[in-house]
Amino acid sequence: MAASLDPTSREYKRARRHHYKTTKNRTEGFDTDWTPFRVAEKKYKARFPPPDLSDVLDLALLDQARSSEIERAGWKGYADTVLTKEIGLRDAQATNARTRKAFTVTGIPGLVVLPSFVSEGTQRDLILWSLGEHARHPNETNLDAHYFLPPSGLWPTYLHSPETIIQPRAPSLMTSPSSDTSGPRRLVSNAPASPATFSLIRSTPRPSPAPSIHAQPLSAAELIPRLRWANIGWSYHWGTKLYDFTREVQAVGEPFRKVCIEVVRSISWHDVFGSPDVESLDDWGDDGPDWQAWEETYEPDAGIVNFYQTKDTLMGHVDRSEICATSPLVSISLGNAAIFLVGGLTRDVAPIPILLRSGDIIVMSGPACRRAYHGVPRILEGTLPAYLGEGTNVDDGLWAPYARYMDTTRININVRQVFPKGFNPGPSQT
Ligand SMILES: O=C(O)CCC(=O)C(=O)O
Ligand SMILES: [Fe+2]
Repeated sequence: MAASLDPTSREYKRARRHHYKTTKNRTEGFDTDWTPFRVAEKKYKARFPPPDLSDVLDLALLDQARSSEIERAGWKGYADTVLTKEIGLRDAQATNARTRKAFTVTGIPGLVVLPSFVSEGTQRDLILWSLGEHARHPNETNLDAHYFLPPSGLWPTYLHSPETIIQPRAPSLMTSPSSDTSGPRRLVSNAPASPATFSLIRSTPRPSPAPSIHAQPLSAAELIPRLRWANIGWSYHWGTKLYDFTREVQAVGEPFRKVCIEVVRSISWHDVFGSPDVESLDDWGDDGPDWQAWEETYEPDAGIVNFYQTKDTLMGHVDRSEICATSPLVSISLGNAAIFLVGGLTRDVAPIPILLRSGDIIVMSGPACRRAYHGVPRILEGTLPAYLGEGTNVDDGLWAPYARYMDTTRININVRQVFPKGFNPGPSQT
């Protein structure tokens, strides 16, 4: 059982003390102007008491093969908190012994949940790739602005010689040991991208972020837990929440691309968007509903790998920097489980909490979901599946450092399509 769920554990008692200390001076009505989205975020973020998961959709419970993973984790929700519908899924990978399933959620048309879509072996491959191959030059990470990262990559350096000292970019002030180089991903409010605003977007200046003066020289081992994100494909400028089309686009790593294309081609989109009530959704954009063509036109070209330590959260936000406003966003969960909130087009819509476990995929698509508010208020500590932990039967010694890192980590690979297939952004003017 996760220590935070066990009232006799030190962690539980510490969370209780902290809770009493921080809430004793609250005035009545402190939460009256919170939006429904904010209320849900606060609920699942709470360290004490541990959040009640009775409203959390947990589709892994429908799969007998996952019962030991669920029991071991301790945290669980329910499979019937909201109405879901199983939809058709072509099993593109017939060699996969497990029967994959896909579900839509009534109330959020365009959301598809695919529990356990990624096999255990592919989960390991994606973790290896995310850390070893992807989170390094030329793909930008949150640490690049502040540190001279080794060109061979931080993770390979850590594996090879964990004591290597990594120097900060700015001369550091020996003030506090804390640093603002990791912490939450900063979220900026931006206008939705569209073909009409593209040239304006392209000419908006994107100042480079200033290196932190608080960054201290740290060993590779100390820096690894501060890795928070790595860009995929088009370079994303966090300060303006705009893609930087002046920078060369990187290829989407083949292991990510393969899973995304497989998932989009496997889903029976007719089951998602073909019913009369969903078909009448407007706001598909100038070309109207194009889901029938996704099998051919879907081509991921951007995204982000998020690395969450168990205390990290991701505030509610909308991903609207992509020109394609309805094409599928594929989101893969690896490692520790999380509570994912997904609501509507404003924060005033109460979100649906979904428990996402390792290997689960969600797809956000269409006008009601692709630009819906969503966030991750909680990583559920102690939920790493045994097959990703230390001493697994596939462990030939090489997996051990990955297992140790993953013990307190959730990785999310979040892949989007910025441009419609065939759209040529043309030569840059900036
Ligand atoms: O970690 C997740 O599940 C969601 C991440 C996300 O929403 C994002 O990267 O924009
Ligand atoms: Fe997002």
